[in-house]
Order: sequence, then structure tokens, then C-alpha cells
Amino acid sequence: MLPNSYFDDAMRLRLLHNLNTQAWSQHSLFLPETLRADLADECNAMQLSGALREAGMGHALSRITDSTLRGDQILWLEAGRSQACDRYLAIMEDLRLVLNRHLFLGLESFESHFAFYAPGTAYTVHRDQFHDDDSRVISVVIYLNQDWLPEEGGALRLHPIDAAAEDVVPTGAHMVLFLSAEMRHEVLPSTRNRISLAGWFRRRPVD
Ligand SMILES: O=C(O)CCC(=O)C(=O)O
Ligand SMILES: [Fe+2]
Repeated sequence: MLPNSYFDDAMRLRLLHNLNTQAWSQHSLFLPETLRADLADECNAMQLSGALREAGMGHALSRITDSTLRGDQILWLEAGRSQACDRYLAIMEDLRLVLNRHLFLGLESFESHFAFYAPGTAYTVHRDQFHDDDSRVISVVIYLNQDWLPEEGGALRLHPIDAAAEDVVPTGAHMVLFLSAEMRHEVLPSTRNRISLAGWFRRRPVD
């Protein structure tokens, strides 16, 4: 284990094994409850104040917004916006070091945003790597929802290349990560607000 790393040996081994064998991994209770609650409060406050923006698809000149294909509202994070966000970014930095040390991925940077899906909104099947930019290598999503019930919907449906689809329930403090280039996935509609932090480790720094 790295000195003072957020990742103990058991979590690190499971994460690396799952990524290697199935291109994705999920971990329940990944965040302490206090941090989940602080991040959820921040996301909800930003949503109420109108600070979130309709999310787009694609990149640069090919970027489009179409809420029937992608319905979330987002806010990109910057270091220093709050103690809770900085704590989250520090944990993601630990994760970057684990991935580089063990999988030799050469990840250089991380970008992430809050996401808010209102009831009935969804994100249709996609991959997270852009056609004209292969710098996103690993996608990581952490759910901030309190007391989510599976019957409320909103699952992340993963479509592995050579295995059956898998649904991840967006339970609070749950973390899922997968290979950005390979894993097709979608967000199913839910019956209540669904909040998360979505992030990407990149091979090259953000410009
Ligand atoms: O919120 C999720 O479960 C996944 C979100 C997603 O696929 C994305 O933002 O690209
Ligand atoms: Fe995605």
C-alpha cells in the first residue's frame, strides 16, 4: 500500500483484479457518510441556485446538447471550491497513483463534474472516450444519493464486450469505475432526483 493512501490492500487488490478481468469494478460505502452528505448538500444547493448547466455530448466543434439523449445538468469542479470537493479530489489523486503504479496507465490528470438527473431524465448508451480525443482512460462515478431504493430506477447499465449487461444501483457513497474506451453504458431514468460526481482520469493533462 502507498503510505497514507486512501486505498487499503483489500480494496486495491479487488479494484485492480476487477478492472483487469472485466473492465469495471464497483465498491460500496466508498466515501465516509459525512463526506457523501456534504457533497450531496453542495450539489443540491448548486442545483437550486441555478448553477448547473445542461450537459452536452461530443467535444469541441462536434459538441451537441439533446436532452432526450442526455438529460443531466452538470457543474465542472475546480480545486478550492469547497473542503468537501477538495477531499474528494485528494481521494481521486490517491486512486490515480494506485492505477498508475499497478496498471502503468500513465494517467496525468483528472477532470470531474457534479451531475444532477431530474426524474425521468437519462443518458442513452455511449462510451466516454470522444471520437477525436482518446485521452480519457478510466471513468469513475460516485453516487451521492441518500437511501436510494432499487425500485426508484436510475441504474447505471454497463454493457461489457463479452458478458451480460450489469446494473449498478446509484446507492449513496457507492463508487464504480470502468475503462472509458471500451465500456458502453447508459443511465436509466429514475423516479427521484439522482446526484453523483462523474470523473475521468486522462492520459494527457487538460489543456
Ligand atoms: O451517472 C452515471 O451512472 C454515469 C454517468 C455517465 O455515464 C457520464 O456522465 O458519462
Ligand atoms: Fe458515461
